[in-house]
Amino acid sequence: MIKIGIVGGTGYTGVELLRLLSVHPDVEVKCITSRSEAGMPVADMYPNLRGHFDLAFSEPDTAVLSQCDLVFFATPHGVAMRMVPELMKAGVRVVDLSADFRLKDLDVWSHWYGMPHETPKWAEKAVYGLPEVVRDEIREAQLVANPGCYPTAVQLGFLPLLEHGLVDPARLIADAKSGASGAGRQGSIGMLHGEVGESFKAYGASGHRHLPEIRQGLSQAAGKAVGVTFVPHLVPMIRGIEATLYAELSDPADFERLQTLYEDRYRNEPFVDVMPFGSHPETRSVRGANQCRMALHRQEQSNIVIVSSVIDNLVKGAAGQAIQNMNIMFGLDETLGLKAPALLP
Ligand SMILES: NC(=O)C1=CN([C@@H]2O[C@H](COP(=O)(O)OP(=O)(O)OC[C@H]3O[C@@H](n4cnc5c(N)ncnc54)[C@H](OP(=O)(O)O)[C@@H]3O)[C@@H](O)[C@H]2O)C=CC1
Ligand SMILES: CC(=O)N[C@@H](CCC(=O)OP(=O)(O)O)C(=O)O
Repeated sequence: MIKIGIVGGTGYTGVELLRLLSVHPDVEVKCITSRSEAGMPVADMYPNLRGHFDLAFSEPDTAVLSQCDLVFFATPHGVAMRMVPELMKAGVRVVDLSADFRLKDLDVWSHWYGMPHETPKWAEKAVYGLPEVVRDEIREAQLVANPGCYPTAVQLGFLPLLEHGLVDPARLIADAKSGASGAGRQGSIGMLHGEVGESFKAYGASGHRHLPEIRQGLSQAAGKAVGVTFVPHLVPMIRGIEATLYAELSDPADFERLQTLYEDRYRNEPFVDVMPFGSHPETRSVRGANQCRMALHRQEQSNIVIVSSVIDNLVKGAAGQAIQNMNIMFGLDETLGLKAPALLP
């Protein structure tokens, strides 16, 4: 059994890790931290976990976490960065769901996260864990930076086009919408039901911290710097991201082979589903599932390829992908604990 620690067990991604790990056959969760709820039995706070976890939340303590084989950080930015060095020294493997180790350019990181990076050595060594791109590196990694939610939906949707050099990489557009759980469980007025319900707005249009992460991943795929316009939106739902992606095909004749190209690219990927050409994937078709579902479109008399890509921000966009990474790191079947389909209706 793999001994697991979770730092930040009371947050939305933390409790999603617990839900998914509760049916994973090869893990034993040893330690779940929360500073505000230390001492409270996990199942008292989250009754859906009654009968699954006989543990109470505890204060984060690196000495205790060092006894685990793998620690997930489901904490705000800046927390993992400070605790990881001690865990690395103890030989513990880490999957960090926050953005602490996602960006390689630490000036860019500091600009977006508003603090200096305290562990540049580990930022350099960390593997950016998008399994569909770097599976082999993840297998060997001690520290995996789990990708952000929007960046997962956007990168998976654009990758085949960029890897094959079929589109103008300077003019990519990602128009993305997220449910409110993307903002976490920390209260804020803007996230009240009365504010989010019956409304729909763009935010971060002049710049969002996921933009440099998307740029980094897509530039790697394209082999050159890409230009991407990314605008997130908040929609009145709880879970889910839909990203509508636009790119201009250099040769319109390539439309003929796009569907096959996408199907071939993701044929062996257990968690990416390319739907028939012209389909409209819905966020509810991935709700609770570790799945990215996408479809391609062409509008009449246009060279623009449109990709619609959906994920559950808390699963393929966070906890599910983190467990997928853990499975890869420990040489397990990548789909262990992650096979359940989405919840409908
Ligand atoms: N929500 C989403 O859809 C996604 C979130 N992420 C990222 O995952 C991380 C967690 O997100 P989410 O679950 O939404 O966040 P929440 O705000 O819901 O939860 C944060 C958790 O971290 C703990 N925590 C807060 N500050 C500290 C600290 N200084 N030291 C130790 N523990 C701390 C909190 O418990 P306590 O304060 O009691 O210790 C709580 O359990 C974030 O970095 C987020 O950006 C990534 C992808 C998607
Ligand atoms: C709706 C909403 O507020 N979404 C969040 C998504 C960011 C997130 O979840 O954080 P990561 O960078 O760790 O992926 C936001 O826009 O900030």
